[in-house]
Amino acid sequence: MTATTVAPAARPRGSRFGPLLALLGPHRPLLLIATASGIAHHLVVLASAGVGAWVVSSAITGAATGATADDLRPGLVLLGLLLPLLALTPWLESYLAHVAAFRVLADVRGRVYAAFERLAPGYLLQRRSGDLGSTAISDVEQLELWFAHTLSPLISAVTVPAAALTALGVFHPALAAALAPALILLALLPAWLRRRAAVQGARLRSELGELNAEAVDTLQGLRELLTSGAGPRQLDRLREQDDRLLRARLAHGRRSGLEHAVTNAATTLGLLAVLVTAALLVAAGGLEPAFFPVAVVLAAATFAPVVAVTDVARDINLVTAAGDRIMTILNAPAPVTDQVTAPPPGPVEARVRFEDVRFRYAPGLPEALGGVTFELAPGETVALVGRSGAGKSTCASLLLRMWDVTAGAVTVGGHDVRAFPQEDLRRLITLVPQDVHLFDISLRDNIRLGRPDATHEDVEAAARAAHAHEFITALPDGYDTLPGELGARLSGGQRQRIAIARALLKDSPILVMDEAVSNLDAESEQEVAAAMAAARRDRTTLVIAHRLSTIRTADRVVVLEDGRVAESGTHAELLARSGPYTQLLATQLGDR
Ligand SMILES: Nc1ncnc2c1ncn2[C@@H]1O[C@H](COP(=O)(O)OP(=O)(O)OP(=O)(O)O)[C@@H](O)[C@H]1O
Repeated sequence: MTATTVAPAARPRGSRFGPLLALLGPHRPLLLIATASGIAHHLVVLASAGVGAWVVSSAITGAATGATADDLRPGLVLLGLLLPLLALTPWLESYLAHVAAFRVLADVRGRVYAAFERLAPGYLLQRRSGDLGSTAISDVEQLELWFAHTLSPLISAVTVPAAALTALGVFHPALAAALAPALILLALLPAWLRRRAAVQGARLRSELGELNAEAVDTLQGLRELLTSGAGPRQLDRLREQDDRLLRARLAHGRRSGLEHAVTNAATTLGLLAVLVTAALLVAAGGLEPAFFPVAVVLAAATFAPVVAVTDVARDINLVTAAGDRIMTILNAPAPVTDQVTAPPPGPVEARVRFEDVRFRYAPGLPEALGGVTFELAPGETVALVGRSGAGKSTCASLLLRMWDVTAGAVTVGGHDVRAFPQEDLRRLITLVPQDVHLFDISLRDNIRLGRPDATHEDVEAAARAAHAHEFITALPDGYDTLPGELGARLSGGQRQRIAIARALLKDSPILVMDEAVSNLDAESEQEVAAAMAAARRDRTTLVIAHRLSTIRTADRVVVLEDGRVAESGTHAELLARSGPYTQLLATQLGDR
């Protein structure tokens, strides 16, 4: 199906930073200490600049005012005390903010992965995997800017100017009044550009996600691109996406440049205003000459945290956009949720029943299943057959509870599948999918995916039963072989046998097998068939069958047509009826 990119959810007004702060969780105290260190650092800078300026100007004007070395001593001692703090406070701020940020990042990434599992597959099917990967990695990484470089400076940028304004006001209220307009302009600037910045940030992050999705698509489809000659066209698509990203970046850069220019102008004008006011006050006798440099230094130090924060705040739109994309995933409702906390008591019989099951994938879409009823007795193998789109995979997904039925019920051992916590249900049922995914971990670990505590002997026994042991031991690294991304180093038949070994090792009483449609060579087909036969033994098995050999060996065949059961019975019974099954055999299955 076509994957679409889901636009970030609209952010309610006023909640710009709320969701980001909520991500802090238990790391809040650490960041609070970092912030306190940051504020302390700026106050120490202010104090040492002020005291330093006072000492220097007192020394220069000493001859005129009669100040002695003794008069300067307290200032020098204070400077000596402030010096270690000047080094310690910024180090503490940076170190603690980074520790907190990286811990938050790891937590958030964990929550995003957990959300992927919770949302699979109903929600995730609508999204491109490259775009989702982009959220899990680079959107989360973007948050570092907020937690390590913005939050603490932002608070300093509010508290420090307030302290400096108060100090200037103590020297003379006119000094504070001269500085205030520039500070107000700097404070309002991000708010003025906020809407534009938010749109740009969302666009930039989403274009980046799309580029990632295109790149992953290209890499995964390289073989198809090469053999179909569509490589240059895909390259054009990549370039077009790159251009879109470039345009988004340029728009971001223009706005960010404007903010930078206004910040510089406001800082310079603010300083000039204090300089002129202080000079006029000294000339009029309203300010002692020794305090003139102190006032100017204080004004300059006031701007330092503001300029520091506006430097990072220019990119804050990227952080909030990344935060929105993360929140969209974290807050997305799961397609199925646990309705109970414990499974039904007692042993569960491996009997599966579809009872007048109706299902549509989304409101407004036609019914994929329109009242399906059939049963699998314990230990029985039922082959589900039908044309493409008849509803076979939908039946399997509903049994595995990847979605919930719209009406009717799927039961296991007489209990509705919703009467089991998902984890318990997944212990009872194992899926051997058509497209087997092998992780790039050793084949041994791939086989014991569903039972991580299995010994090597268990793994080997399962591999033998799945007719996989021989080809695995023929590989140079045997069970330690890394199969390569997407299992590319193994043939389709070999991958299927690994999946069957996985299922055998997990040893659940119910099996759902989606037989591969792709053509295997005769030898591989035989091996896979033998492995499937071993897996089905003593298990209730629903097999989405495409091969006549599989169908023939099933205990019963259920024929689906347009989301309904057209007929069911043994292969021989159905053949004798010359009904839909016979037609299907002639048109679809005859060549396999
Ligand atoms: N995720 C989905 N969202 C919307 N509709 C879907 C989705 N998956 C399947 N469908 C639709 O539901 C119907 C049944 O599809 P299903 O995949 O169950 O058929 P199938 O018999 O398994 O086909 P095939 O043999 O081609 O896999 C089809 O009309 C299909 O287009």
